Order: sequence, then C-alpha cells, then structure tokens
Amino acid sequence: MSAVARIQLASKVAAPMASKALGVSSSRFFTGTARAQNKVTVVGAAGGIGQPMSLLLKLSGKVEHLSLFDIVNTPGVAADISHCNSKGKVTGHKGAEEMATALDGADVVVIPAGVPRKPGMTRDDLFNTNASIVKGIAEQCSKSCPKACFLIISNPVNSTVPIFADVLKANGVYNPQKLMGVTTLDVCRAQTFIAENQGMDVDKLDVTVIGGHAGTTIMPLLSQVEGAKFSDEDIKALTHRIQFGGDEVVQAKDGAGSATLSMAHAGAYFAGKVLDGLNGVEGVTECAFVESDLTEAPFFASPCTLGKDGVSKVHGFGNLSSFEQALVDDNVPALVKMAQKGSDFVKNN
Ligand SMILES: NC(=O)c1ccc[n+]([C@@H]2O[C@H](COP(=O)([O-])OP(=O)(O)OC[C@H]3O[C@@H](n4cnc5c(N)ncnc54)[C@H](O)[C@@H]3O)[C@@H](O)[C@H]2O)c1
Ligand SMILES: O=C(O)C[C@H](O)C(=O)O
Repeated sequence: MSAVARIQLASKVAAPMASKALGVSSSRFFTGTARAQNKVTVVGAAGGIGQPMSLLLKLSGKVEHLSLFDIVNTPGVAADISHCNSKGKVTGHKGAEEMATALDGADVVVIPAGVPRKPGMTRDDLFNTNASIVKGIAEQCSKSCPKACFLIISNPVNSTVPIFADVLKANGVYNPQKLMGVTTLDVCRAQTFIAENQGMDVDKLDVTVIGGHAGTTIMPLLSQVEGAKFSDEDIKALTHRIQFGGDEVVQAKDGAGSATLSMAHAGAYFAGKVLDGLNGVEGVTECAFVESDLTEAPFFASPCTLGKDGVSKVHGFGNLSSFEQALVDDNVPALVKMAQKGSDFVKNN
C-alpha cells in the first residue's frame, strides 16, 4: 500500500480522541497524580536537561525511587535534589561500573544522554556521537531492566529510537509498547505559539503534532485545533515556527547548547503521564514517536494511549488538510531514511 493510501486509511480509522492528545501546561503538570510506586532512572541526569528534569520529577511526587545516572557529577546532583521536601528517595550513580545498579528494577528510564547542537548543526549532525552513546545505554538496559518503559530524548530522535529498538531486539527483549521517543516539546511549542497567535488560553489548547522530531518531519495539525481560525499565512508561519522552534533556542544560546529547561518540563510531564498509565489511570493520551503502521515509516509520532503496559493504543491522526497531507507525503520518506540509518548503525557496530 502506498504511503498516501495508508495515511488515508489511518485517518478513517482514527479514534474519536485521536486529535486530542492532552494539553501540556504547567498548571496541568501536578494534577491527576498516580500513586508513587515506581523506580524512574534518568540517564544523563547531570546534564542541561537531566538536572532540571530530575528536579521536576522529584517535585511531582509521582516517583518512589528516583535514580540518577551519568558518567559525571551525579552524586552531587542527587544529594542536592534529595533535600527537596517532596515524596520519594533519590540515589546518584556515576560511571559505567554503577550503571547496572542505577537501572536495576527501573519501571521507567528517561534518557537525555548525549551531546546537544550548536548553531549551524542539524540534529542529524549529532548522529556520529550520540548513536554509540544510545546504543551502549540500550545494551545495559537490555540486561538490567528489560521490562522498563524507555523514553528517548537524545537526538536525533528519528534515528536513536530505531537504534534503541534494534539493540533490544538483538537481545530478545524488545516490546514496542515500551519504547517511546519524546516529542512532547513539539506539543508544548505548538500550544504556546498557537495560544499567542490566536489569543487563546494556553491551558485549554489541545494540539496534535505527528511525524518525527527534526525540522519538517515535525508536523503540527493546525486544522484540528478547536476554536482557532488561521489565515493561510498564519498556517505557514506557525507550522514553520513549531518545526524550527529548536533552532530558535540553539541560536539564542549561541553555542551554549539547545533547549534544556523547556525540555526538562516536557520530559518530566511526559514521564509523569507514562507513570499515570502504568499505575492504572485511564484515558491518558499523549503524542509520542513509537513503532507505527500508520505510514511507511517504521516509527512515527501520533497520539498514543498510555496504559498499564506502556502504549496500549497507537491512534490515527484524523482528517488532514491538503497542506498537512502534503507535509506527510513529503516527510515520510525522510523518516524511513533516518530509521534505516539507525538500523544500519546497529548492524555495523
Ligand atoms: N527530544 C527532544 O525534544 C530534545 C530536546 C532538547 C534536547 N534534546 C537532546 O537531548 C540530549 C541532551 O541534551 P543536553 O542539553 O541535556 O546535553 P548536555 O550535554 O547538557 O547533557 C548531556 C549529559 O549526558 C551525559 N552523558 C553522555 N554520555 C553518557 C552516557 N553514556 N551515559 C550517561 N550519561 C551520558 C553527559 O555527561 C551530560 O551530563 C541532546 O542529544 C539533545 O539534542 C532532545
Ligand atoms: O533543537 C535541538 O537540537 C534540541 C531539541 O531537539 C529541540 O527541539 O529543542
């Protein structure tokens, strides 16, 4: 079946709530809390994302044991965060020899390990460094916590998620329900920029963002935003800004890295929703980059229901405008290529 035919079919079978991934806003972050009965390991916990995301996870009260792993500095980060007067214990683990302990028994592993972009770089330019980092982490996870949910933040997500999948597969422990590329920051940006443009309440906005996490593979579905009225110019400008929001931050930081604070918020929010699902909260739906048969791309972001075993349903994405359909048609081949690049890396290394 052609990519277009598969997409049309997916649109027809889209679940009623498929275009309604829950909104992401700070005021919603601490609501709907599930019981704190989990171990969450952050890999890359001493980094620009890792530190504030770990802090937010600690403050959420959703984590019983927050295990912080990095190749540097985690004892200090863990000691610092552990003094926050919220539920849950914090442990710090540093270096390869402590990685197994950090991961042992984890229910959720959140991974912001790897190098960030500098101005002028694409996310794919990070591949050479981050592919081996992610592959190594996946190898250890296969041994220490094969049943955990794995939430991949490290770029390029369009390739690192397939890398993680192939390592788990090679070790006989791959469960597609439990591997998710984190695309929540794209949803955060879409909600923020659309609220500004439309003068709408950001807390009430639901925006679905499908595809991948790099440039034009990020595809916000503006035609499905309830109550919004966009001109054709608005649609083009907003879509472009959401797709290249990461570049906006990279340029503003001027060589000091990429988005860390907004990503910490997005990562902690998404991990909290995964925990809610694991703990039996019903109706949790968020966009994520997961194994998918909606298009020819083996991994594709769309709204997913998060349940007791991770992703319980990958939803279609509803009816698309001709502008959005053209975006999908143009970008699915790129997603196929980036996934293949990840798979080839695992095959050859
Ligand atoms: N998915 C997204 O939306 C999104 C958003 C922002 C950034 N990112 C990506 O997240 C990654 C991290 O960004 P950052 O700004 O936090 O970078 P950073 O350099 O500040 O932090 C990365 C951390 O990873 C650690 N690390 C490196 N190799 C490791 C290993 N093998 N095991 C454990 N830890 C290891 C480093 O020591 C460092 O502390 C980058 O690849 C960046 O492109 C993704
Ligand atoms: O832009 C980057 O390189 C980091 C991240 O993917 C983002 O979207 O902010």
